[in-house]
Amino acid sequence: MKNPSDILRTAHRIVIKVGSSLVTNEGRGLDADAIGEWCRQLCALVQGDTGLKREVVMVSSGAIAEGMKRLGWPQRPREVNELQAAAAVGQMGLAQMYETKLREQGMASAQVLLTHADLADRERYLNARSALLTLLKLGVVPVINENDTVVTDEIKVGDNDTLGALVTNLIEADALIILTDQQGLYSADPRRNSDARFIHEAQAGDPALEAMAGGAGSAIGKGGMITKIIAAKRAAGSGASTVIAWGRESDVLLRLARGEAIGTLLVADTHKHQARKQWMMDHLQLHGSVTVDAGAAAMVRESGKSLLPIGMVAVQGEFARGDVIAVRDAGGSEIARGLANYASAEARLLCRKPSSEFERLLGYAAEPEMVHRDNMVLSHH
Ligand SMILES: Nc1ncnc2c1ncn2[C@@H]1O[C@H](COP(=O)(O)OP(=O)(O)O)[C@@H](O)[C@H]1O
Ligand SMILES: N[C@@H](CCC(=O)OP(=O)(O)O)C(=O)O
Repeated sequence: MKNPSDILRTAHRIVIKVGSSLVTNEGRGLDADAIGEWCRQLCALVQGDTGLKREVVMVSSGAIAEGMKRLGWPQRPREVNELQAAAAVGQMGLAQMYETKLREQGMASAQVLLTHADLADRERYLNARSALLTLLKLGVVPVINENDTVVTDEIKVGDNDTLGALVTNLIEADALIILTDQQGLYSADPRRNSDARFIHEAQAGDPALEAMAGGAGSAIGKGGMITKIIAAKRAAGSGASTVIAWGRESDVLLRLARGEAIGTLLVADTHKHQARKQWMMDHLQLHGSVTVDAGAAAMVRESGKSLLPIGMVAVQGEFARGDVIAVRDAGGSEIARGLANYASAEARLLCRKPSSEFERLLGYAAEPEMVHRDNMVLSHH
């Protein structure tokens, strides 16, 4: 395991996420100075001023908050179409500001707006990945946000802490830096508990952290600390450690990259999922699932076996061959997820059946497994 101070010092590829309240000065309007500061530091990181040349991706919130300001709306709208409109208006300003500030540093930037659907479909996921990696190779800084204008609540990633983690996994970054309006994680929300203790370092995914984290601190922010903690756990799946730090700390990015211990470091353990398995873990919504009996659950969970239809007792939802589905035990808990070899309608026919009957039931001879082991990843709780 790496020495904690080496994690950021040696990180080649870094995703930096900045929250709405920082970007828009608590909703007062785009903070040109703050954005300029991050862009200056980011340029130094790319140029190698901190010891090695880094590849940097920005994930920036603020479209809705800035859109509200530009439209003269004092309250965050509740209607989806109004949120979509605000995001469309605000995103123009956001992109323009990053473009201007990065150009002042002599750097090219690119706007990339992603949706959950882009990341859930394997082909679109790989497309997004190759586009981002190409931009990095060209020395361009991608500035990413969720494409809030074309999504509704049901099909959203929803917050940019999560999006930052998904992007970290997508491009297999070494570290995720989440800049926010607090110094880092405290043992309780410091806005509500004046005696909250600062957490300097912890293991990403430690369940104790989730109990410490509360919701958003202001009406501007979306996720609060809990989404940051879960983001760190997600990013750890691809081996990336996360730092949560105060965005207005002077030279925050440069100091972190030099190995200074500022903010809260959430260390990823050494175990790294294979990229395709991480993609499955990162599906926020699934089309369906299969419920299995205790024998099949044990085979999948403990014996490292594929899931065979004979162990399936029920099929939920509608899915196609190749979709990512969950495997659930009799109590409904997800024990694994993986790629379905059969669409839901066929899977329903195959429940409790041995493979010798598949040809008769389906009209063709097909795979003996419902989910092959190579296409499966165990879910951890
Ligand atoms: N344990 C905690 N430690 C630090 N901040 C916390 C904690 N629990 C809740 N918070 C709140 O989370 C807020 C940051 O999240 P959020 O408002 O969503 O900001 P951002 O826009 O940067 O994502 C802080 O201002 C703080 O009030
Ligand atoms: N995509 C949204 C950001 C939502 C969000 O997660 O905000 P935050 O919690 O401030 O990072 C926007 O640009 O307004």
